[in-house]
Amino acid sequence: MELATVLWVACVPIFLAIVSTMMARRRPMLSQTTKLSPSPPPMAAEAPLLGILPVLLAKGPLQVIRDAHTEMGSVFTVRLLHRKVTFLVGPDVSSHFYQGLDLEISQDEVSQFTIPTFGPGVAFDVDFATRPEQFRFFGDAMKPAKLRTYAGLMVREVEEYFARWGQSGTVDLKQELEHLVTLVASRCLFGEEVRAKMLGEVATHLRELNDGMRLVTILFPHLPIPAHRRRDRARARLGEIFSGVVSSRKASYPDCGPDDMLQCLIDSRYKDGRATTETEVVGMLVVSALFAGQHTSSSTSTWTGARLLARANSEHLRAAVREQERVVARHGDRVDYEVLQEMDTLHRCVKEVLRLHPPAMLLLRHARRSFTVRTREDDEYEVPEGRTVASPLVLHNRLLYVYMDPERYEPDRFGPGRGEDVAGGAFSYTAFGGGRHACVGEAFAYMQIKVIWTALLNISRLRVSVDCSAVRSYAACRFALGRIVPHFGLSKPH
Ligand code: HEM
Repeated sequence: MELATVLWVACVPIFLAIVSTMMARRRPMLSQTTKLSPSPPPMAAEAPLLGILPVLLAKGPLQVIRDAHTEMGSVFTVRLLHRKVTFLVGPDVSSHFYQGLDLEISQDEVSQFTIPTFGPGVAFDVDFATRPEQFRFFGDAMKPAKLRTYAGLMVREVEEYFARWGQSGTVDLKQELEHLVTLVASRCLFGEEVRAKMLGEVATHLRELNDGMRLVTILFPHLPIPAHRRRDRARARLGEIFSGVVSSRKASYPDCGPDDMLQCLIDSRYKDGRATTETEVVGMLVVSALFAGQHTSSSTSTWTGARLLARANSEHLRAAVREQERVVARHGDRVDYEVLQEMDTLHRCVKEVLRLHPPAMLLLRHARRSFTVRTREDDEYEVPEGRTVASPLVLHNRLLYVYMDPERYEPDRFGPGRGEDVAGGAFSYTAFGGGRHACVGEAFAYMQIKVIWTALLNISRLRVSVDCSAVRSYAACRFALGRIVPHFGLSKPH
């Protein structure tokens, strides 16, 4: 997902396909050229795509990718059908990927397939000059003054939701949090109009949009398959719903509307003074709803539970609960923007989840000009013009030379006196991207997840028990997000 980081979900299959090609190689075919003229990145040998699938399923994709990296080093190229993809792993070789000018290394060529999902007039359907302005509108809608308002809306939504849980029972955490994240995002983004009347329908169509991102979508975004047809119908219907909302909002509040993201987007102005059009506002609502209300925040919320409630991490759960107790002692039941900012322990617990389970597992760019990278081992490679370039976050955030015991869930690694991500230098932690296209919704996402877990940790003080075997298999099965779920059992205090 560039914005294409929506790729995240979509990129799972493409990533698997790429990696399967990689793993079939035997030895890296390093170029014989001298260091004077940088050679192209080593190229993986070709292999039938399905050949590796059994190994992939047996070992798990992360291990397979890690093996490929161990074998080939931090810069390597693989072929996917007609396309060569160069992988850059680690901060040393990633600065151009994240910092380079759009004219030199761009998201456009690798993100066109998102246009049917996001719709016209937004993201990769607009030019280089317009897009950053539109992303600035998101940024403006995420400034602290706005976040203060959203915090109140989020807390209300979350409290109402958990009040419906009752005192005891078992819940499907993944399903519950998916639903809750959509409710929270909707309340902050769309306002009462959507929430009150058609939330169920909007949530269904957003899911259909998300599901319409397949491997085949990246190569053939308009192929007439059922998932694409559902996507197109969903996008058309969302367009109608949101257009209605935008026009009625404009009619009802000609001067000053409610304090939500919809109003921010309506009020936004381009540098030349032009107002946003209805089509653009609708497109931006779809983009923000997909970012804020779907996979990224809901998978992170669920992973936070899976990690914190695993027996091996009970000390971190205790630390997070103790922090809640301190916060309650200081502020009573008040949970707002300022109070949430004080929850450093919970923040680090979520940040560590994102390091280990980044929803955006792979970011892509297109090299419009060739560029050179130098590895930690002092090898230099020239990535040629025209090449697709990938930053696999799924590896990048687990490097042994940046993170101590990187496979361990260890939120304190970001704490005072350690700061491993800072010590590792720029682009050591990239769950939210970095540099020129860093995520503009990071603060919103943290707030959303912290509001949810603040409520759950406080319920948890009643007593939470978790089926750890379910959590373990969930944790082991990153790619089966849709199928394996941990279950909570909430029971009354003794
Ligand atoms: C846990 C939640 C989230 C994660 C892990 C996440 C991750 C990312 C990443 C990795 C990128 C960089 C993409 C690239 O370089 O190609 C990105 C960009 C972006 N994100 Fe997020 N994101 C999250 C939530 C949000 C939310 C809530 C919003 C807004 C409502 C948002 C809006 C954006 C936008 C507009 C960009 C594009 C920025 C640009 O290209 O200049 N994200 N996000």
